[in-house]
Amino acid sequence: MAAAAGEPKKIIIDTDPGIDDAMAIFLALRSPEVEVIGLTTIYGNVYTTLATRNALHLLEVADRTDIPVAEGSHVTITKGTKLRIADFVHGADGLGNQNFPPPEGKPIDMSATDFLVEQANLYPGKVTVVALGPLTNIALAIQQDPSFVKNIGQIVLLGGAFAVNGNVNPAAEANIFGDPDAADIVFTSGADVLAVGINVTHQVVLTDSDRETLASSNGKFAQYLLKILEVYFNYHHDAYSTKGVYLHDPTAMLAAINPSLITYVEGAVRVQTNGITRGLTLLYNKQKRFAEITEWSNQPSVKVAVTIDAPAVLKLVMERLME
Ligand SMILES: O=c1[nH]cnc2c1ncn2[C@@H]1O[C@H](CO)[C@@H](O)[C@H]1O
Repeated sequence: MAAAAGEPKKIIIDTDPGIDDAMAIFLALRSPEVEVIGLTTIYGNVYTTLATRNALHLLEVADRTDIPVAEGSHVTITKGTKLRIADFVHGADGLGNQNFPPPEGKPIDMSATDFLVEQANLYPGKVTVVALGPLTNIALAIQQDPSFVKNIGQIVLLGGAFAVNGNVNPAAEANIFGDPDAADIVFTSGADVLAVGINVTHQVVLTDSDRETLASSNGKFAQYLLKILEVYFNYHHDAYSTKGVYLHDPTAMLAAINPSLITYVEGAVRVQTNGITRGLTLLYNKQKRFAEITEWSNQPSVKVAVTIDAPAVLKLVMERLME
């Protein structure tokens, strides 16, 4: 059942903060269309312990310590401990090497997975998970509770590189590469999944001059983000030839907040879990009936974003973060 007009959509942000995660979290807190009912943490841009600390810190910056933080998995779904951490993108502290003081708050006494399952059961069909990191916590929730896929409203995930090169290597995008087995579980679960991949997020660039505009705002979030964005800009200047930074997480967040910003196709997505293309996401668009049974046959369809209204996304990012 659709939420009544005016009733904000409940969202849980599964996050590995992360500079663009911080932007996405602040954006959500400034968006009247959604109500953030919790943050769950995961490794990716930082290790999970630091993700939890950063999540608590960001909520303190935002004066929103009423929002619970539930700590997520420290290992992949196959219990892997060799994690790929993108500290070279976000700084050793995940937040632009600012050495912020430790948060005063603590995570709740419940795992991310238990929290996801609990909230999905509490508000069947009403909760959207916006997953901004590797998908371990979500896959664990799917495994733990068979009714999770029907009770969760939608899973909007930042992940995948659909028919474009990845950002970890030519095959794989960072969040899917972080736990390909978990990603494959999520994509084939039958849940209502919308994947926002870097084929889309690479179209949304916050330029050097946008950063100067941000600097002209006295807004609390704009001033905070300016500090942490330095490291993210430096990384992009080195790694890419774009004059600015990719707004991965904010784009996925806005796709969850306002679906009319994107268009998508539907089909079955499988994830390569080993070999040189580990982390590759491959969409079968169901246009052809193959003679043989394939690994994509009889798999449920998910939504994969294909276009984005990048100017509208940038406008919303700037307006809401400069308030
Ligand atoms: O070059 C990169 N390598 C690894 N992770 C990256 C890179 N660029 C961005 N991200 C991080 O991974 C997610 C998008 O794939 C984003 O959360 C972003 O912060």
